[in-house]
Amino acid sequence: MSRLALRLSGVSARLGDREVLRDVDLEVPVGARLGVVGVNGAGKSTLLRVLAGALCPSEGTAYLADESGELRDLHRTSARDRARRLAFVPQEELVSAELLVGEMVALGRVPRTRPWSRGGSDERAIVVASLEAVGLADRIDDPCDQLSGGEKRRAVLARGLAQQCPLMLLDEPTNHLDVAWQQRLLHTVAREAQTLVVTIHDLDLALRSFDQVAVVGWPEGRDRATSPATLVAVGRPSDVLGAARIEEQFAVGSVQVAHPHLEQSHLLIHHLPEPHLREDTP
Ligand SMILES: Nc1ncnc2c1ncn2[C@@H]1O[C@H](COP(=O)(O)OP(=O)(O)OP(=O)(O)O)[C@@H](O)[C@H]1O
Repeated sequence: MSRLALRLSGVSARLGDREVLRDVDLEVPVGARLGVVGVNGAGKSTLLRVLAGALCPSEGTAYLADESGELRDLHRTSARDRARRLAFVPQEELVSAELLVGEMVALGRVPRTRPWSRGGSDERAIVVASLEAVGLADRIDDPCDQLSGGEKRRAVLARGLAQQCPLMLLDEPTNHLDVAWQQRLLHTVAREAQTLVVTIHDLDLALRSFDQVAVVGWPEGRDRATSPATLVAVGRPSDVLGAARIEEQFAVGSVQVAHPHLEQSHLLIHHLPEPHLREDTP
């Protein structure tokens, strides 16, 4: 059996007085590139926050592999140890206008450095390399508030890269990015992280960019307004993102087609009329 980087066992999660996720089991092997998809509000960010140790499960246990590969209760691991094992980049983050871009990215080094080693030439080289990976090395001395929305997103991701963790958890990293940077960024993090978990809305990118996809949603027939979501599928992207499941979870039509020149499949999405307006509805 392959070694695991993360495991969720019977996990439920609450936000305020609401149970958002129930009974989630998930195994993330070392080396996996896992994309997490689901409709707005399904609970993808909540799932990622549990995996990052930012939210305690209300039931069940989240496990994180330590350096020897042994799985340990994630929420009993110290914040510093967690930050050396995993880099978590949340969905939206206010970047302090007071900081220069290089200073903000250097915050990713805090779990790895002692106060007196900060600012050394090795540390600066890591910050520069992280900014180069996201195409922002020339902005290192600019104030953060002079970055555009997409550039801020890339700078925050550079901070995650600077953490140099074997595991990266990224919540919608492609938000605000142009089409070229969406592809480049996913390529970069897949290269840099040993194990990667990414939430993403673009199902076509999910099909092409990961070796596993997990769908957060509701089993067929479950009332979405009143019941917590769960993991409805995990597996190979082409299997998980079949037309029937996409229609069930996202209420759109879809078809996987082969690219005419490249050895890859793409997902074409189309609108479906509301069920009661369809001609085949009895
Ligand atoms: N503080 C809170 N108290 C109660 N419910 C909350 C709270 N914060 C978020 N929620 C609800 O929890 C559910 C899951 O939210 P979450 O952000 O995990 O979804 P998501 O799948 O990441 O959504 P999106 O695709 O829109 O980013 C949503 O229905 C949201 O309205």
